[in-house]
Amino acid sequence: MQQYWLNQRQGHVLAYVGAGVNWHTLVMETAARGLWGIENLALIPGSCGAAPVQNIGAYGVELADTLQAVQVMELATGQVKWLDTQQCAFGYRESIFKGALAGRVVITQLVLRLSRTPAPRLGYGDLAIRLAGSSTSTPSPTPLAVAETVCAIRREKLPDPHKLANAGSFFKNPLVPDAQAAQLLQQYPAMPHFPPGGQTKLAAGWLIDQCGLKGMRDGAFGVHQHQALVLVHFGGGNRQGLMKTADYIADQVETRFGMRLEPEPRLINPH
Ligand SMILES: NC(=O)C1=CN([C@@H]2O[C@H](COP(=O)(O)OP(=O)(O)OC[C@H]3O[C@@H](n4cnc5c(N)ncnc54)[C@H](OP(=O)(O)O)[C@@H]3O)[C@@H](O)[C@H]2O)C=CC1
Ligand SMILES: C=C(O[C@H]1[C@H](O)[C@@H](CO)O[C@H](OP(=O)(O)OP(=O)(O)OC[C@H]2O[C@@H](n3ccc(=O)[nH]c3=O)[C@H](O)[C@@H]2O)[C@@H]1NC(C)=O)C(=O)O
Repeated sequence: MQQYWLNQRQGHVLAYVGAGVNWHTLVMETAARGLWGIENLALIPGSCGAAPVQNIGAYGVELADTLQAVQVMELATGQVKWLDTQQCAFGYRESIFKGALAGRVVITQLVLRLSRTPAPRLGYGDLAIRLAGSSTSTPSPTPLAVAETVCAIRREKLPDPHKLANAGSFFKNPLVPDAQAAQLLQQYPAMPHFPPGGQTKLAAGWLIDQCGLKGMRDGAFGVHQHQALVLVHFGGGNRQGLMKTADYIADQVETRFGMRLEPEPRLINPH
């Protein structure tokens, strides 16, 4: 399951990807072939089989945007099935694999719909700033240039899990009612927020940062010095220690901003 192959169709390319393929390798190799679709998702750790579990996302793009189907094997019966994206029930860092199918299936293959037609998605904060300068000299960057820019941004902000243990963002960005966001914006006009539509997404990293917690250390655990949404593990300690640090952060944010941050990773026996 560590292989993938490409099937050229008119106007698009289907990638059949074994679950054991490394996600970042797939991104860089397809981008290098000039294929658009997953370039914004460069440098996300883990395997392709893990990618649908939480519908990986970054820089304005989610896996669900290009995913066409997921092949699974039912653990109880050994039966192999295909699920389309609707059946996967994707949401923000959510899917059926975290819900009704958790522990019941193994993902064996993905089908991604990629394209040779330029389709850069450069609107997200950091990416827009980096690539804005190049837009006059290079009207449309290549998918490889986008992927490399994403890698550069991530390397600056996010700790390398091989050097400093972490699970990426520890909390999800909270969704709050538009009215609550509007009230907070009166008090904090510079607060990052993402389009209303009943619910407004706020930036948990900003909220934690505002509480003065960026770079804090609590024994074996801490808040990353360049990205407050990432908890880091310096070694030693235990599960209770991690949850004590996480609860302290969530308490501080709740006291100041009136909302509870929810963890993004799946927690096994958290307390
Ligand atoms: N922006 C983002 O969205 C980011 C996302 N991440 C995610 O964090 C994770 C990093 O963890 P890491 O341990 O290195 O990654 P792995 O690829 O080893 O797997 C992570 C988890 O996904 C589940 N999983 C993996 N493969 C399959 C499969 N074939 N079928 C069903 N479930 C599977 C497993 O859950 P179990 O065995 O417990 O059932 C596994 O523990 C990745 O899943 C990555 O996608 C990380 C950083 C950023
Ligand atoms: C790393 C992950 O995904 C990341 C993904 O890489 C990035 C880029 O798209 O956007 C999310 O982080 P994020 O919301 O913190 O993204 P950033 O663009 O870094 O920050 C958002 C806003 O908060 C501000 N911010 C962030 C961190 C911080 O310490 N201080 C701060 O002020 C930033 O300046 C920006 O205005 C994802 N996290 C979640 C939970 O949605 C992950 O899920 O593990």
